[in-house]
Amino acid sequence: MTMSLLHTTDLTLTRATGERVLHDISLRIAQGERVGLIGPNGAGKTTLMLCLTGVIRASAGAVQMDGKPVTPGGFHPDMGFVFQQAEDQLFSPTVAEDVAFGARNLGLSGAVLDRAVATALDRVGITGLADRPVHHLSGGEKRLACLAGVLVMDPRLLLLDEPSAALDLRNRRRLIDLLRGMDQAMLIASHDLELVLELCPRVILIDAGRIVADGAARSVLGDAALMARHGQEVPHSLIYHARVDHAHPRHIV
Ligand SMILES: Nc1ncnc2c1ncn2[C@@H]1O[C@H](COP(=O)(O)OP(=O)(O)OP(=O)(O)O)[C@@H](O)[C@H]1O
Repeated sequence: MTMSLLHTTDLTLTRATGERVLHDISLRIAQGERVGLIGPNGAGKTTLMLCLTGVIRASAGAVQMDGKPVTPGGFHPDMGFVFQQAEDQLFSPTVAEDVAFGARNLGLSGAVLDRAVATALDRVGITGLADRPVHHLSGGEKRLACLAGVLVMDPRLLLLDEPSAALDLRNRRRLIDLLRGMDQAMLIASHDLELVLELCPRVILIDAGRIVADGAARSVLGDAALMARHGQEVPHSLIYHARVDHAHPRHIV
C-alpha cells in the first residue's frame, strides 16, 4: 500500500460545552488525491479542516502529515488552508504583501520572493490587484487572493473551505480549471456539488461530526437515498445523465 500523505486516527473534538463536534474521524488522503468533503450546514467540515491543519487542537486522536504528527499551533507549510471567510486570512496592507507573507516565512526573499508572488497572483488571475489594499477587494477577489497566498508556498496538500463561494461563473470556472491542473492533494469542502463532481474522484460525506460515507464520487453523490438522509440532493448533472442513459439504453435488442 502506498503511504498516505495525510492520515488521521479517531479524531474527536468535544467543545467546552460538552458538545461533541467530531466523532472518531479516521481518514487517509494519498499523495495527489482530490477528495470532496460534503455535508449539511454545521456538519463539522470547517472544524475538521481546522483540526487537520492544527489550527485547533482535537480532544482525542491524531493527525499525521507525511508520517509526522501535526502539532496544534505549529507552522505546517506543507498544508495550505484556504479559509471559508477570506477576512480570517487576509491581514496585510496590500494583496502582494499578503501573498508574500507565507513565502517570506519559508525563507524566500528579494527577486525570488517577488517572482513567487507574481506567479501566484498570475495563477489565480489577479495580477492587476497586486497593489490594492485587501479591504478594497470584492468578496470573490478576496477569495482568489487567499488562494494565491496559499499557492505561493507550494503546499503538498490544499485544504479548501468553500472555494467557489462568492466567485462569479468565470472565476469559478477559472478556479476549477486551475485546481484540475494541479498535482497537489486536495480536500475540498463545498456545497457546490457540481464543482466537487468535476474535481474529486472521491467524496466523504459527514453529518453531525461523523463520516457517513466515503467512496467514489459518483456512487456517494448519486445515491439519492443517502444524500436525502443527510440533507443533500443528487447534483443535476448526475440526474440528467441518468435520464439520458435511460432514454437511450446502450443495449437495444
Ligand atoms: N468557535 C466555535 N465555538 C462553538 N461552536 C462552534 C464554533 N465554531 C463552530 N461551531 C459549531 O460546530 C459545529 C460544526 O461547525 P462547522 O463550521 O465545522 O460546520 P460546517 O460543516 O463547516 O458548516 P457549513 O456548511 O455551515 O460551513 C456547528 O454546530 C457550529 O455551530
